[in-house]
Amino acid sequence: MPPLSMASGKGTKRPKLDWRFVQRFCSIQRVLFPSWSSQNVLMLGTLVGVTLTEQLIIYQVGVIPSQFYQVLSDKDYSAFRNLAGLAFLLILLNSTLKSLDQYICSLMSVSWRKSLTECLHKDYFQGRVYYTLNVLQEDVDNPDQRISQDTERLCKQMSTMASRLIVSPFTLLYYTYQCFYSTGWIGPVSIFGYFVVGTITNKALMGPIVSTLFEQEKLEGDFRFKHMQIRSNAESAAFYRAGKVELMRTDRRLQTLLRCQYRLMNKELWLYIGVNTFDYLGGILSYIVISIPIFTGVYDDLTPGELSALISKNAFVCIYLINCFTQLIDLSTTLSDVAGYTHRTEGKTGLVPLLPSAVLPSSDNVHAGLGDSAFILDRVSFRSPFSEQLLVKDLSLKISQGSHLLVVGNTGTGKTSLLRVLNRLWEVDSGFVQMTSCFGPRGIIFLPQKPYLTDGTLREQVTLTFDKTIWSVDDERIIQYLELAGVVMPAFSVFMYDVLSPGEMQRLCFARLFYLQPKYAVLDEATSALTEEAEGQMYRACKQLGMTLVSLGHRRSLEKYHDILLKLCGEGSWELAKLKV
Ligand SMILES: Nc1ncnc2c1ncn2[C@@H]1O[C@H](COP(=O)(O)OP(=O)(O)OP(=O)(O)O)[C@@H](O)[C@H]1O
Repeated sequence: MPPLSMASGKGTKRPKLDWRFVQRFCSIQRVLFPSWSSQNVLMLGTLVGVTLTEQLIIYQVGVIPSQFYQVLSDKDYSAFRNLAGLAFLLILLNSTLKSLDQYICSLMSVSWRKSLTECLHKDYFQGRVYYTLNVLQEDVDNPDQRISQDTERLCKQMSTMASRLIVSPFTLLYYTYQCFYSTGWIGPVSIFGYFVVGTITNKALMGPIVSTLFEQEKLEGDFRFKHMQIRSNAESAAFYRAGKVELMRTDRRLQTLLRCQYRLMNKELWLYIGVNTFDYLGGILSYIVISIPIFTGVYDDLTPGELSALISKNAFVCIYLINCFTQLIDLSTTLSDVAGYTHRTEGKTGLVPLLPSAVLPSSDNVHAGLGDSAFILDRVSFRSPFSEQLLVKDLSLKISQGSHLLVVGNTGTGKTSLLRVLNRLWEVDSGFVQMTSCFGPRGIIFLPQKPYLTDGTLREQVTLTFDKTIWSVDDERIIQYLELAGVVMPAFSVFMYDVLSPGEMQRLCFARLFYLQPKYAVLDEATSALTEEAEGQMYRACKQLGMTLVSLGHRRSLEKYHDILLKLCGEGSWELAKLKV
């Protein structure tokens, strides 16, 4: 399955119906239809069968009025009765098939969404892509919206298009032949000409819509993000009585979004005028077309009844042929939406550069087993991604088992950034970083500055696993370490983690650390919300469990738990010193 990527906003400022769209659309199709025997292909096959049968019935239903003209003008009562019965049956069959067609389209849309979203999830959660996209890569806006909403809309629109696209070639050929049969070449030629003019006009009107739709989706995401930000910072905002200022900011985003929507509607107005004019003109075109052979005397030998039947049948054939073209033109509106969403959700192996480098296979496990050290840094220099100034220059260091390291330094000197470099979240400018132990239990575990709590039960928080067999075996251990970390919480239920105090969150993270028992624990101000006494308990417990500590912090009280002090002095300089025990 080819990996999907989310198109960069920078690279596609003005998404268009161009070659790139075709490439991206094809990549998506490869994800939706990975093999001939896949479920999606089978569904599409069923849809083809149903829609083609439906077309056969539609033709039968369509010519019934002309047969009514015939039997009524002949005043043939028994033929009329039979015809009425047949019409009823055909209509019933037709509506059943039409509903089945819609039903399969909806099923397909959900199944496509499943395939696409799962594929995007696979890429998004691979390595540290979610970090790179959300934190480092500014040009891919709102990845959450692209995965959750745009993908859903794309699948819905594509499934709407699918059945129309499938039947179009067949119906076009068949009704062109029928039209030619009753009107000669003039019928199909004028209808084709009509279609060509319609297509050119619509393409011209549609171009600007795609880019505006893309922009509107981005602004929708920005607007929703603002509300999400308020939701997650509601308490801090309330402490500042920030309602007024947030109102202005949120309203400003709303106004930008609405302005874009108005612009989109203005552009769409012209497209709708084009589409509707095309629809209604088509209605009378059939009579103009049949009028030519009638006035030139081709059908002079027909009785009035036969002529009415012929006009009625021809009207149906021409109107249906026009309808096929009209549907193709209507598809243009859907296609412009699909193009907008495709550019936001596109997939192609060749576009991997749009993905951050973290997509590449993770090298977390390299050198696992060297055992007595966690990291080796050799003349490492790094800076923050959006700055030219080096945070640390030529740092050489080995973090070995049993030798506890404390990293200190002023605000913004790059302490956390050093951990980002160790964790491979950031690339180094020069030098080498080797992670010589594996990641996870029995290896290295990081406790970030902002406690990481996910959704799920307390058991899941501590074990960080979905493996139920571990839980039943380990409940006692979990409780033991929760107690050791001083966590007082209700039993293993789903819990509202965002109502925990910062100190409680930090304790919970320590309980997790005790449970996982890595050889190395990297703690980024992990006790900042605890008292010095509680801090002491945590550090002593870590050491009793055999962990080697790498800590970041401002408190002097931390020094007594460490052997080496690394001080970051700013502007790239650093000092390394031994701490007295
Ligand atoms: N995701 C990011 N993108 C760009 N710059 C960043 C990012 N994260 C941090 N920085 C910048 O890198 C510099 C170092 O940040 P860092 O978080 O390492 O500081 P710190 O020494 O840990 O500070 P503190 O003591 O406040 O935790 C800061 O100037 C910060 O603005």
